Amino acid sequence: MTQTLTLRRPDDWHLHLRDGAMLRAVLPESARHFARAIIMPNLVPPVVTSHDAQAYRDRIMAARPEGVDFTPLMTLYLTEQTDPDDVAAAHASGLISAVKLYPAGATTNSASGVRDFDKVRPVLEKMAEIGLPLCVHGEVTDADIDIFDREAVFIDRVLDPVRRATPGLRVVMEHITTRDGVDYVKANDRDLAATITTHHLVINRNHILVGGIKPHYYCLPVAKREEHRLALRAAATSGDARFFLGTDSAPHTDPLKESACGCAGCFTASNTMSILAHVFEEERALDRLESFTSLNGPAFYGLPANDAQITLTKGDPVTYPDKIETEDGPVTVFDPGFALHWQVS
Ligand SMILES: NC(=O)N[C@@H](CC(=O)O)C(=O)O
Ligand SMILES: [Zn+2]
Ligand SMILES: [Zn+2]
Repeated sequence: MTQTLTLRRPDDWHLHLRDGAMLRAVLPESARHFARAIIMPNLVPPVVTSHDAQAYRDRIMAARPEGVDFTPLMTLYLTEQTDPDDVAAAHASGLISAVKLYPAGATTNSASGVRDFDKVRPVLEKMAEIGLPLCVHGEVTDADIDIFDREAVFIDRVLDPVRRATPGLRVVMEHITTRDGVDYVKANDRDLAATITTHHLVINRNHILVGGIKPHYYCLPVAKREEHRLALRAAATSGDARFFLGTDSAPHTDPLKESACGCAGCFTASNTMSILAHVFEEERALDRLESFTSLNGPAFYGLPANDAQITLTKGDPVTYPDKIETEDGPVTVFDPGFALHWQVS
């Protein structure tokens, strides 16, 4: 008997769609399965003002293939110059769903991010007042902090002090990669949640480095030790409403990845649902996949879950392209390293 699994249509609470030719190429990969996505604002130049967000939203809508039902949920890139009133107006009009905090220098296109947290205090206070979530790339950038410790140190030195200083601020810790991140979320019962990526449920740091360097497994925050991957799997499959899917699908062309100084990011939009079904089945948690992909995220963001459904069917190995072609060059699809048997029908 074929095994099937029907879920409410999933959403992606952390997605990079980029712009131009790349946007046109990758958007269909997400829209095929996902109804909505929180769109990251780290373009060059970044999406800083409500005016920028409106224009970017228009470009995304124009890039949607005919007949595709996909809603981009826009974000603003927090800078030390961000105007609290512009943020409040963008929220009030329904244009934005969150503001994104990049510590300056932490990741791809984060140079305009925050260095001095005192400078963004008025924006954060306004956001707490109006209930607008802050999505956080949680890594310190200090040269003396080991890259594998940067998430844990960020929680202690930045995130916890900022949250204490701004009561009521709603925070999503994006793409957590450590047990420390899981534990910090679990220790707080209000105003805090975390997204978990597909790839961090699959790879640990050995996958990047053992047997030769694998540039397509390099992303930020970098994958950690196996114990951390297991903590992420336990959190994602627990059903705990504070954890939900944010793929962080982040396309870079192959020449930019397979380079002496390769870009950070894994492109998982195409096969995420098949991989997640595999992971949840391994964890004997298929009955909790819907919470992770389709229920917990909307609940945190105060949105209804999608009415539409998708069905996954288990069968022969699923085939999917190794790469998608774009006018900018090929983009390699994340290879989980095992055969996938769950297919979205
Ligand atoms: N995750 C990544 O490795 N890269 C992201 C940026 C980010 O989400 O930090 C990108 O924009 O390429
Ligand atoms: Zn990030
Ligand atoms: Zn990202």
